[in-house]
Amino acid sequence: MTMPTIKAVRAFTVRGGGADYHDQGSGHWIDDHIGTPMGKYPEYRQSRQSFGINVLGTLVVEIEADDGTVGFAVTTAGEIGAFIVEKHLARFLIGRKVTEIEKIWDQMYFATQYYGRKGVVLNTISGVDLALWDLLAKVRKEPVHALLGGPVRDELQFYATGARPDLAKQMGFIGGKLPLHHVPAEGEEGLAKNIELLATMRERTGDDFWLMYDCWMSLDVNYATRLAHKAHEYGLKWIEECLSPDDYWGYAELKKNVPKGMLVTTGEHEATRWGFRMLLEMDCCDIIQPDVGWCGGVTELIKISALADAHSKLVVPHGSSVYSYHFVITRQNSPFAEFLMMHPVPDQVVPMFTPLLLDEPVPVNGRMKASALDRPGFGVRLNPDVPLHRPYAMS
Ligand SMILES: C[C@H](O)[C@H](O)CC(=O)C(=O)O
Ligand SMILES: [Mg+2]
Repeated sequence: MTMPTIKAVRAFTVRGGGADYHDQGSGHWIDDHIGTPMGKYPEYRQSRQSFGINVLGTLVVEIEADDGTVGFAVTTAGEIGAFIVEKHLARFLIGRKVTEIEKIWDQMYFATQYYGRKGVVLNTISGVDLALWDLLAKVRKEPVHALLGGPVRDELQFYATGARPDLAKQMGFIGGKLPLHHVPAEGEEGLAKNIELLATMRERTGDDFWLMYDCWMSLDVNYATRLAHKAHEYGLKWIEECLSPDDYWGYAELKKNVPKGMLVTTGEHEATRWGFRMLLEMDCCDIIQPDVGWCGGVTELIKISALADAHSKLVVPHGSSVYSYHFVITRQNSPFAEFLMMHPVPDQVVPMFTPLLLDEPVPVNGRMKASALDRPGFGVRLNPDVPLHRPYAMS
């Protein structure tokens, strides 16, 4: 089979939801006094948008082959990402065969290493990589999961992240991950409120439902240890992303400090095999949570996942909708998946990247059949009603 070559690369930005899922309107649970590293400043405590959690917006990368096939992907990188794609990365794609994914990744990573390595540059590389997988799979008329070795199970099982684990239980999810609301700067009163909310949810959900706390980098080792011990009484399954992603030493200490049976999870703001190597070799956690739209894309997640498997660790990717689902369904060490509840309340299931994508599958009764992922590529389309902006069109 002669493979087509890449003839065009386009990068667009989008505001309001989409891959930048923190870019929501007012009154959304995801922006309601959630603990963050900026919570030490009272003026940035009530709303994450107040310190700029949504400044980036969504980046859409489109890659067109000379046979007319178009692959695309979305991630969180906005206008900065669009600049990097059009002014820098496009040169490593134009004229290349659609199969050259590994080489293109290597060139994108090492060409940006002097200003990249993590953060928005890796988000952007991830977006390009996912668009390449979408393109290759569409050229081959197969779903991405088939290119990754095929499903290892018939369906995905999900836990839900959101403000209402009690409602998530009624919707059929296996667990509910709450955002932690109060940070160490809010003292003993804040700690008590954090425990009270967990106790309320435990009472509403009963004992056989997983409850987790997402701490979004807002704690220190001492507070996280105290929270973990108090939360143990209410059966907290795991405590997530308590510390700065750079504090590998703190995570290693925390993992030793938590009560026996409680899991420590982290990694959604970590990137590349080298970053995850630190988490794994320093025994920082029980589950790693790479975001496939941020950690380097599918090409890098394959390596991160193999490394984790060799350390007997689970990989439960952060959010990222279809980009996660196509991966998780193919890996034994990814036994379940996250579903981020993007409904503002959240009392119903809506697609995670709503309103940006069409055909985005959602869990039904907390589950998704492998057959829901059987369309070519990642199986989604851009919603033509969502306006795209192309700030750095290549001349
Ligand atoms: C709820 C968390 O603060 C964050 O918005 C999402 C996240 O970290 C997760 O889904 O995990
Ligand atoms: Mg998280």
